[in-house]
Amino acid sequence: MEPAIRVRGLRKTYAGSPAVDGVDLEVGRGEVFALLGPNGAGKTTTVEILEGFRKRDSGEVSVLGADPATHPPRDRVGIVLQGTGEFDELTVGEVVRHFARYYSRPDDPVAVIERVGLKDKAKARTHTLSGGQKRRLDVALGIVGRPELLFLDEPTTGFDPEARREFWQLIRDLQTGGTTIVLTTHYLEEAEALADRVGVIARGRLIAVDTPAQLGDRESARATVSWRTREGVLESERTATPTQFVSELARQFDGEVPALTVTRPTLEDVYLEMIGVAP
Ligand SMILES: Nc1ncnc2c1ncn2[C@@H]1O[C@H](COP(=O)(O)OP(=O)(O)OP(=O)(O)O)[C@@H](O)[C@H]1O
Repeated sequence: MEPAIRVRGLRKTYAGSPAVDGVDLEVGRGEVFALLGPNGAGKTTTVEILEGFRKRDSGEVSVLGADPATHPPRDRVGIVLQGTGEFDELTVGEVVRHFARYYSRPDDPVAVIERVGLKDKAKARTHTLSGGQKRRLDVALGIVGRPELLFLDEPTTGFDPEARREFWQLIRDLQTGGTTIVLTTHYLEEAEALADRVGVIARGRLIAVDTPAQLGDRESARATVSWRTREGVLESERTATPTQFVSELARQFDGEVPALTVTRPTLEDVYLEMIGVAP
C-alpha cells in the first residue's frame, strides 16, 4: 500500500540559506509520526510543503498519492496550525459548523465540539475562550472534515496537564479510527506518549528516525545504577551491564539494596545529545 507521505531529497532555501536540506521521509497509513527539532530546524517548512502551502525548490513529495504542490488534497487532510482559535464575534458552534461546510463528508459539529472538550463553550464567542480552549477549537476545525491525514503543529502549547492528557486520548482515538497523524512538538513526553516513530530534524536535515524507545539506541544505552551505601552516602555507577551490577550489590548487602534505582537515558537526554546539547 502506498504510504500516506513519501518525501525524497526535499530542499528549500530562503535567500541562499537552506531551511530544508535534503530530507527523505516516509509515513505509513495509520501511523502517528512526531517531528522533533530545535527552533528554526525546518519542521514548519517541511510540514507546510507537505500541506501544499509552500513551494519546494527540489525533491519529490507525495501526500495521499498526489503532489501537494499541484494537487493539494484539501478534502482529505486536516491541518492544525500554530495558534489561531479566534473568530471575532462568532461562537464556537458557528465556527465549527461553518468549517464543516468546506468538506464533502464532514463529521457532526456537535459531536466534534464534545470530543475536543468544548461542549460547555459551544455558545461562547471565540474571543472569550482561554488560550487552551482556543487551541481545542483549532483541533476541532482540523478534525471536522474527518481527515485521512491530520497535521498538528505544536498542538498542546498552552494546555494544562489535564487538557494535554485529554488531547492525547483524542489523538489515540483518531489513530484507532485509521487517521494518519503528523505532529510537531517541543514536548518530548508528548512524542513518547503518542508517536509510533519520531524524526529528529536539525539544520534542515533529518538526523534520526526511530521509535521513541529505540531512538539513539536508548534501550541498549548504558544505565545508571544508584544506591545508598552503608555509610549513608548516595552512590551511582554508569554501566553497560546493570543486571549484573545490581545482583553484585544485592550480594554485598545480603538482600535489599537501600534506595536502589536503575535508569536509562530519557528520550529528552538522547534528543539533546543528538542536536548537540551537552548533558
Ligand atoms: N518565509 C520565510 N522567509 C525566510 N526565511 C524563513 C521563512 N520561513 C522560515 N525561514 C527560515 O527557515 C528556517 C527553518 O524555519 P522553520 O519555521 O521551518 O523552523 P521550525 O523547525 O518550524 O522552528 P520552530 O520550532 O521555531 O517553529 C529558519 O532559519 C527560518 O528563519
